[in-house]
Amino acid sequence: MKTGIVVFPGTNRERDMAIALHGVTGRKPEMLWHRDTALPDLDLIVLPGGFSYGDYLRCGAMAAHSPIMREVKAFAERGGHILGVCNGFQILTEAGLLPGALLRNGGMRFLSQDCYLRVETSETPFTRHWKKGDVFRAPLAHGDGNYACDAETLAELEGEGRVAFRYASAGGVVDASDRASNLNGSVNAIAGVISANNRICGMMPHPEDLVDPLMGGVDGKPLFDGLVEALVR
Ligand SMILES: NC(=O)CC[C@H](N)C(=O)O
Repeated sequence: MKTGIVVFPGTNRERDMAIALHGVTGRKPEMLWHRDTALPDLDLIVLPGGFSYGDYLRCGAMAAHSPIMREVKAFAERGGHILGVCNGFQILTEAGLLPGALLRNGGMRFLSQDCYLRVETSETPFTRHWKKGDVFRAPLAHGDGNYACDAETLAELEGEGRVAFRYASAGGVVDASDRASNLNGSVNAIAGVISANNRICGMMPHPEDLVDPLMGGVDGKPLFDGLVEALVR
């Protein structure tokens, strides 16, 4: 499986992502620079976390208009698979590749802590190694992770099973009004969503940071194992 990771000025999680992808695929990901105007042959593009362009204007707003994103959009139009984590999720919404927006966290503070996610569907290449209802731990580190969208979009996402992950308690209880579990105040406690064609996933927490016992756990590994199973040619 050939993977590529997009690096913008201010991206800071590309190495964590590269370690995770190298570990599951056995081959080094290609690092793609924001100014690149062509893509190599790839099965998966990852937009990693960080502070692209210093979060100027809005998180992800400038990155969404960088040269590489024209290629990423063309890749998406060809049916390519894309994963956006944290700033990557913000960039995907700013680029119009996923619906909704990531607003300032409900409590107005930058959050850096573990959270628990409940898997809402196993019918995607990103979640197929989990069962619906599984709960896993993931680190989270962001200032703007409060997922929001209009009522029509929300009904569509919920109705089409396109909510991938929700913030939950360690025991798996989802309560959007409970700030102890829905840390950033996201609508319906949404932590990750999937595109209509099931090939683009954006999520705020970082599964790439729990893929080896040496990291303190392997809770995030099923996401990468599922992608390998789905995408290996
Ligand atoms: N870890 C990240 O990708 C952070 C994303 C963004 N800079 C924010 O603070 O919301």
